[in-house]
Amino acid sequence: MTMSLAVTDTQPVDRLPRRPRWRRLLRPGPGLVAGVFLLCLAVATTGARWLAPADPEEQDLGAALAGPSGAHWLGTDRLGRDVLSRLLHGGQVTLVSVVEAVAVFVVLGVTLGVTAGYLGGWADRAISWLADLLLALPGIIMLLMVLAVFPGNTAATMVVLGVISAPMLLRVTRGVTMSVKQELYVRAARLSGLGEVRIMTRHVLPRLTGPILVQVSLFAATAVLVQGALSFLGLSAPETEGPSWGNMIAQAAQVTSQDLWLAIPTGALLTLTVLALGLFGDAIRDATAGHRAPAAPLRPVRSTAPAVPPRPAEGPAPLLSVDGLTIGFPGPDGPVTVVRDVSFTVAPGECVGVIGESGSGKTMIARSLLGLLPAGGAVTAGAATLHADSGPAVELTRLDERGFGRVRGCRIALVSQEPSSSLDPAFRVGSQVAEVIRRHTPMSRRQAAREAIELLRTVRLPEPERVARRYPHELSGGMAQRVVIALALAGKPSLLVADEPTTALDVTVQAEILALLRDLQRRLGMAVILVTHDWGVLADLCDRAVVVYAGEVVEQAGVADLYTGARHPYTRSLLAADPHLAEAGQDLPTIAGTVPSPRQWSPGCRFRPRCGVAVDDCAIGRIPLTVMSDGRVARCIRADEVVKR
Ligand SMILES: Nc1ncnc2c1ncn2[C@@H]1O[C@H](COP(=O)(O)OP(=O)(O)OP(=O)(O)O)[C@@H](O)[C@H]1O
Repeated sequence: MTMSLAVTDTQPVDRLPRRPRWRRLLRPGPGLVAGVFLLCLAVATTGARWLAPADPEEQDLGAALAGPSGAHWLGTDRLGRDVLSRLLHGGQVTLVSVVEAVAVFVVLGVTLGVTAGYLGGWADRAISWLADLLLALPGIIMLLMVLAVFPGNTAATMVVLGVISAPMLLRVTRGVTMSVKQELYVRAARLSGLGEVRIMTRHVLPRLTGPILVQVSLFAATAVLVQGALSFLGLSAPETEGPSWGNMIAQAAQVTSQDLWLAIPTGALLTLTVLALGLFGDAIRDATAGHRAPAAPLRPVRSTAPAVPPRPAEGPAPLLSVDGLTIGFPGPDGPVTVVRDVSFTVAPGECVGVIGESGSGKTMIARSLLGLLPAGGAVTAGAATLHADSGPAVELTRLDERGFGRVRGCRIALVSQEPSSSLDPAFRVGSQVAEVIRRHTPMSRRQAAREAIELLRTVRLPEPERVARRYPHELSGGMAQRVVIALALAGKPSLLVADEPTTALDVTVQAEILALLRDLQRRLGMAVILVTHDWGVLADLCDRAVVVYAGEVVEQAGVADLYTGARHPYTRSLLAADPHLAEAGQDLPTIAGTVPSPRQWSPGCRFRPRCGVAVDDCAIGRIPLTVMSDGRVARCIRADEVVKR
């Protein structure tokens, strides 16, 4: 059993390639052949001056239209010029044209696509409108108009070709940027405090390399054909300016009745070049395939909360005080409140668990503290104040994105339940940790790399030097979660929000991660808010628990007190359904029914439809959170009776 679990943990957390696997291009196959062909072609045409066996303009009328021979490997044209030499020199025209067109295509397509995808809003709308406009222009007519203004000017036609084709690349880069922007690791980078420019250059642009290269190779094939066609028609690169593949085909077409061979070398080379570009594009696409669907969008929102002064807390001065926190989402029939009037405190170094069934509002409470509510979600009332510890008191629900940038990572950090998605697949672990360390503490790269290894050692990763050199897909789930914890610790936060940090891990690894969190919390004196639905995890780590049901706090107490005498029927039912406490051989008790969705919340006690001790009075009015004689807090009118049952 132990062995099989251990094996599970050594499996890569992310089997899907998330960045181009360039080594795949070296695998024997059409892609490799095409790549080698294109490379040879580029070298041969660039070095035509030295490689061509003869002067491309040297005429030998006595040997006109001669077929292949030892002296002329590919024969001669109607003026007795060496076809191979003309092909090599003519290739330069094609190469330069393709480079010009591709340069314009890439500069416009990438700049505008990334800007539109990353900034969104009006920038996206304006750029998309421009792209639609360019796509609506008839390409061939545009090129003919340019040639009418600049007769025979190949460079001008290639620039215009790049401009009118750029929307294709623009749309691809925009789409990929939008997806990458929503990836958890980009949000995690933002949480670690990295700036937008850094996130763009470090995390977004590398992911675009593959899609850009695919588009470039396909567009280059188009540019080869367009340049050849215009030259064939005599509209650009005329024969008087020297050989080009297009004008060579045109000459061959004039003598097909006398010599069919002349069209074959140039035609074949053009065809092979276009084919090779297509195959190479396919190979790059295969090497970059396997990107996962983007995660659901989570956009930080600006709080609309009024500045409600936090209630004075008992005991030591709190590090965090949440007071009357209310969270809502827009709905078709008006705003929907999903969390209502939640209040609790967290003392420095304390671990507070937030527990409840799925859908009770735990994640919304936790994420609102970091400004990470899903799109549309907003704190509609209440406050969450992070008190002076390593900085001035901050009202979290009133911060904008810039304000959160100053708090996230260094004062409050997040460990989420999906470790693999929180790491950028394109960079080695050590470099990701070092980057976040440098963001919070200015130091040299070398020193940050050393600190990163120390941090990896702190989270008990074996052989941290080797782990630092690995990519995220080479890590097991447990190792990835340790790296994510190291990232969260890099800014030395005083409060760590851990949202179901062990849910995605198997049982043995869960225990190790919990032990690590417990150890770090005690050693570093860090406060922790642990979101969980597992009593075992809660008991393992937390001092106190906040029990949440249908968006409301129903009970708050020390963990031991809850185990020995929970006051709210929901807490008791939840404890009774805990598999850790079940007797062997007995059926596990369950709580009948499900957590009602916010639209189904009934007046009075929200747990009433599922409660075994509910009375008529439970349906009347809102049930207040009452402080009982022993100081315990519960939202139940029968709390004192419940505990005696
Ligand atoms: N994007 C959203 N738009 C509208 N309502 C949402 C959105 N996300 C969550 N909710 C609602 O907020 C409520 C609380 O959800 P939340 O995810 O906080 O629950 P949870 O207790 O953390 O559950 P889980 O353990 O499954 O994560 C639920 O009723 C849910 O339907």
